[in-house]
Amino acid sequence: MKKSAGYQPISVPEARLDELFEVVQWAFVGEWLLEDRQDYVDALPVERARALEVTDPSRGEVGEIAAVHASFGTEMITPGGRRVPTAGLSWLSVHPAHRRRGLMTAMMHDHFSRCKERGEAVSALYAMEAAIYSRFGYGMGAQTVKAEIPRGSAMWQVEGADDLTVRLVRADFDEHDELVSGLQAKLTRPGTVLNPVGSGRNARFTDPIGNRKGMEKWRLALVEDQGEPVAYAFFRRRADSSVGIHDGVCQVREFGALTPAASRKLWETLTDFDLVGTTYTENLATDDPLLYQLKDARGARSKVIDNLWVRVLDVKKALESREYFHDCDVVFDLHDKHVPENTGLWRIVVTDGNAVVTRAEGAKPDLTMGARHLSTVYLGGTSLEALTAAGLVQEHTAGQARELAVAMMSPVAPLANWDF
Ligand SMILES: CC(=O)SCCNC(=O)CCNC(=O)[C@H](O)C(C)(C)COP(=O)(O)OP(=O)(O)OC[C@H]1O[C@@H](n2cnc3c(N)ncnc32)[C@H](O)[C@@H]1OP(=O)(O)O
Repeated sequence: MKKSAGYQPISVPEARLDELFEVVQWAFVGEWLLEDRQDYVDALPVERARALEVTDPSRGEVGEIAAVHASFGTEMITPGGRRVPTAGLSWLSVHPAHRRRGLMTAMMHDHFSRCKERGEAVSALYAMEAAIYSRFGYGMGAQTVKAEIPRGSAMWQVEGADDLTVRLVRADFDEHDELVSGLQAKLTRPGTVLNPVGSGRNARFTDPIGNRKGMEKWRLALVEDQGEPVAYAFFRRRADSSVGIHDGVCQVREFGALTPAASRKLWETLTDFDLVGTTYTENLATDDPLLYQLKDARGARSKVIDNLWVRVLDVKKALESREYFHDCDVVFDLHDKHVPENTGLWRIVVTDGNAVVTRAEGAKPDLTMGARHLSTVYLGGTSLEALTAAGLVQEHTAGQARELAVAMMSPVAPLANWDF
């Protein structure tokens, strides 16, 4: 008998959203406030909410929802500023009474096959626990710097920054969605997961009281160049004091800047609020301009953790939807347990930045790798040669791991600036 027998996949109708929310609260260990319900509805891509329902009484009450997930239908920026149709997987929850019965595995397969039907070549997610997703072919596609920046940290001058102006406003979906989405859509950093269309679109504006922990409601810093928006950041502050010294904090969530001067102006503002001693953020790329604009980067106490987990679902479409930075001709043997149609020999020929990817049955492979390794290097933040040096990718033709590594490495570090 299949491990996950006794459950059936369903789409969750709006009338059953509270059952979905109940499972999420059980799984994520939290009790939501009643007045926050609308925020959670607004943050959910309702038409893509899926669940597993009990069908066998030995598993639980027949008809009850045991596990849920949802995904945002969107596009992700790839190296070279191109785009690939992507599903942003989220809300993945298994009720603790039903865990370790293969329900997540069943939902992953449900997610993958529906993505393929919709033409989404890549799935991406933020992991609550980093050890879970490699087994399903996800690789750590981007890393982020978490930093705590002391108030008034000195920064290098950047030409034009002093000519820019800043507006500080309360974040409001109706008023600012178009402006923020428009700015985000102009970002070219690989890994940027664009704001989705449809329900869930206002997820970045939701602000449950239960999550505030004494912080303000979300505010927006908007940097403008003669009235034209050139940078944005969601932020909120909390006043605090110890031994009579004011040491409040400022949290910066999603942000984006179109120019070096806009970045300089944005961070100068965010790190100099009265009564705020520290500004912290989790969404800095490992090469974010701020890290070079600060005169003392070490002073921004930081650590690097995983940001976006990426899963290539359609090898040809995904690989042909990005730019490359070196010509090469490489055959690789791919193993993919969870999307078996990807398994086999592939040839990638890169000319002038563009790849042509074809099946190569019968050819002699230069490299052998798993789906998670291809997914790890997809956004260009990790070198294929590093995975070869680690013994994870096997090289059969000397030098071919380097050829493909140089072609795939992105000159700009990947990052998803929006935590979905
Ligand atoms: C993208 C997002 O939404 S991130 C949020 C993910 N959700 C959470 O963290 C909420 C709390 N946790 C849960 O809801 C569940 O425990 C889940 C979703 C993590 C796992 O669900 P389950 O139905 O128990 O997983 P399932 O039985 O399919 O296990 C699949 C495999 O993953 C492993 N696994 C499951 N959970 C974990 C974990 N927390 N850490 C490491 N391995 C894990 C299992 O051991 C199993 O391994 P195997 O294939 O080698 O046998």
